[in-house]
Amino acid sequence: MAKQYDVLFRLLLLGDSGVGKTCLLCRFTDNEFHPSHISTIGVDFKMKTLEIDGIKVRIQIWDTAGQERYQTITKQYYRRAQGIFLVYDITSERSFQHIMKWASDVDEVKLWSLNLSSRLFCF
Ligand SMILES: Nc1nc2c(ncn2[C@@H]2O[C@H](COP(=O)(O)OP(=O)(O)OP(=O)(O)O)[C@@H](O)[C@H]2O)c(=O)[nH]1
Repeated sequence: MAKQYDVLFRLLLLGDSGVGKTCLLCRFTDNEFHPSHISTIGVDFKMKTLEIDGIKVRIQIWDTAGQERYQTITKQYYRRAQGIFLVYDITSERSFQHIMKWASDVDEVKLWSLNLSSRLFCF
């Protein structure tokens, strides 16, 4: 069977609960908007394939739960992401202030991952 895409990008959505991560994703992949808020449990994902300059680009977007209790699960997805969107609600200053915390969580995991690979490289 022919490959359905040429390149794959794994992206991640992060931010407080209720800022609209799932809605952003539904709008991007299905052009839909659902006004009800059903909190994501752990992680979920959707895919979309775009053709850019004749190259089929598959975008896999992981939608994470903003609730603190799922952070052990969601942090496991940081390392494999090639790009991370930090999402906040423009009507919530608090969710904007929390962006710093989300960014430092990402740095922590990504730096640890870099340290680990440099150690493996040394061996
Ligand atoms: N007015 C307005 N409401 C929005 C917008 N985007 C999302 N919402 C509402 O915000 C609420 C939360 O949206 P979700 O996309 O479920 O939020 P989330 O960030 O995925 O939340 P968690 O899964 O709990 O992390 C829903 O009730 C949406 O209808 C927007 O652009 N405008």
